[in-house]
Amino acid sequence: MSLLPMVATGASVRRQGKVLIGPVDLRLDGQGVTIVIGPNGAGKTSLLKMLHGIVRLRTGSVSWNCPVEEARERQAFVFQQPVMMRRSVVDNVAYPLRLIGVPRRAARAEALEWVKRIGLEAAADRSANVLSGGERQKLALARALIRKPEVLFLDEPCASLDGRATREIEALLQDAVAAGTRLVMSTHNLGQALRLANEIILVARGQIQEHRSAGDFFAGPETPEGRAFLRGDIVE
Ligand SMILES: Nc1ncnc2c1ncn2[C@@H]1O[C@H](COP(=O)(O)OP(=O)(O)OP(=O)(O)O)[C@@H](O)[C@H]1O
Repeated sequence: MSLLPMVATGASVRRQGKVLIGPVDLRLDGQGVTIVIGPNGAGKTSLLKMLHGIVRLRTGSVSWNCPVEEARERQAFVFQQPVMMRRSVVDNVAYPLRLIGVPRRAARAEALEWVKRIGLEAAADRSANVLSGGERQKLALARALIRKPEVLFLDEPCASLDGRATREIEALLQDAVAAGTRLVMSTHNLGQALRLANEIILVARGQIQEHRSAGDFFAGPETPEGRAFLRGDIVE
């Protein structure tokens, strides 16, 4: 049974008396890439974490087409600043498989395939802590994809990466989409949104302001924030 649709109903997250995001009513279905845009502090990260189920809801619900514990197993999250474990590159990538009981040798063999795919073969047995920012992001992505998640959340995976690293990450993401993974990803990068998005969610002031197909959004955003983003202006 498919993990989707995901339905959020009146879902909100609050911290220290402040609503970080919500109330959100949102349905996520189908295939492809949902890009979440919006200014700093708008609530993009909070939205992704809320949908993934790693922050406590103040109100409402987020439900999947299966029990919530199972839903958690079938999705993954790549953080803006991924944490590297004090292990080798290949062991970092193998870790999610070890967690579900895949024997060491088999997990390592599969992880090595991913390490090759992300171009880190020469660094496979080096400590993951010495990797560059772009290499860390690729490792984090491989570590998320190795269990073939049906839905993958990514929080600005290309922030502060150069063009080449961004292109490599986007190629991995496009392969994942072709293999059937549904992506929900935040970005500040207009070009990236144009290249990847099937639909756009615009967040501002802790609320979803627009949720439309990429075609409709890029043809004419309905909000001042959407228009500013499209002009390449600074959005506040
Ligand atoms: N644990 C917390 N306690 C209190 N406030 C928080 C907490 N986490 C986030 N916030 C605040 O909630 C707001 C939304 O934060 P969030 O990280 O979701 O925004 P964002 O759109 O992802 O921003 P950015 O583009 O800068 O990453 C911000 O004002 C942030 O300071």
